[in-house]
Amino acid sequence: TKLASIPKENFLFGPSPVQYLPNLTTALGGQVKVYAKREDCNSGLAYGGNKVRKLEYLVADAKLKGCDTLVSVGGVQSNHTRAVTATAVASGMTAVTVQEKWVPIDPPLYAETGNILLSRIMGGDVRLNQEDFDIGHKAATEQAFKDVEARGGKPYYIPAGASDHELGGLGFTNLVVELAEQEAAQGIYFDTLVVCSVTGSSHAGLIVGAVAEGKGRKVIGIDASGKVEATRTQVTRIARNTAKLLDPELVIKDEDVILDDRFNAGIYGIPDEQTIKAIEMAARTDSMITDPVYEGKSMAGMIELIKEGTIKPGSNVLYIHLGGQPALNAYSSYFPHN
Ligand SMILES: Cc1ncc(COP(=O)(O)O)c(CNC2(C(=O)O)CC2)c1O
Repeated sequence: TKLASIPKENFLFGPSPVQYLPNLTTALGGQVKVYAKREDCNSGLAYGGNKVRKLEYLVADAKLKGCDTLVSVGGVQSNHTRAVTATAVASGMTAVTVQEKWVPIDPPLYAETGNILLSRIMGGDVRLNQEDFDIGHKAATEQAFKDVEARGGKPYYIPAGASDHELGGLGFTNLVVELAEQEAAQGIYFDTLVVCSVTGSSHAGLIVGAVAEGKGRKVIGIDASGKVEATRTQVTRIARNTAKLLDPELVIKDEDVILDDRFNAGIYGIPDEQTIKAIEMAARTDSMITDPVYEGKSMAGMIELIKEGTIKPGSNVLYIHLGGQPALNAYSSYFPHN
């Protein structure tokens, strides 16, 4: 397919694991078989995650354009900017990351631990500011881009989450191709995928992959942006752009974009009781660790979708685990203990 002809780096260990979760399956009644696609274990680059898979395409493009510095943006505890720094360093490039006040909280050591600590350890040029959350293009990255040019560097701009970029959806379209090969080898089929959605290109890529394979595979996005209509618009735009790039015949319908906003705790970056309970459930069944900003919210969504029967008995559901655990260290105060 056209996808195989698009330049891509090799940042992953290989296909990420498809893991059965027997204890969570039982805890949720045993009628739905629950598995996880472990993108949190997909790469040796600074704890991997969904952004490393996306960046395989963007870093290849940056290299083809002769760039030597990746410029991007995220919140203080952004997994994305950590992954940008990691893939830059591993590729012999440098990274400038603008880290903004996307989450209006200041728990102990919030800007000293977790993802931002990792970026600093990797030698990233980490620049904090007080701008607030938005999944779109942020002004401060323009200044960072100009600074790189001024020092004779060749910057490559990557938007939040590597999402609103022409290549942003390819990583997760490729994941569906990879998954189909794993399903064939294991003799199983996942009728439903559950994925966290914020800047939207993980979700969008899965939609394109599912529509392209034409088996009716359902992709359910769980919003964690707290701005669900902005995320829905961005997911839809990225999905249609990605489809057009790969196969102009491919049509993404509005109903292919399923985005559930019941589990975002009403705000990006802050967990609520439901989020914490979901994190504890996954951790106390199959020792699978999720985070309070992203995966804890999609885990809460999957649990409820199974409990309420939206994901029907007899289904095989695949939880797309996108990473995020390093940020837990900045959120320890949300897990009180005696
Ligand atoms: C662990 C984890 N899980 C899910 C998501 C949502 O993915 P999308 O941005 O592709 O919708 C992120 C994103 N994180 C952003 C970041 O800056 O880290 C882009 C928001 C994530 O890091």
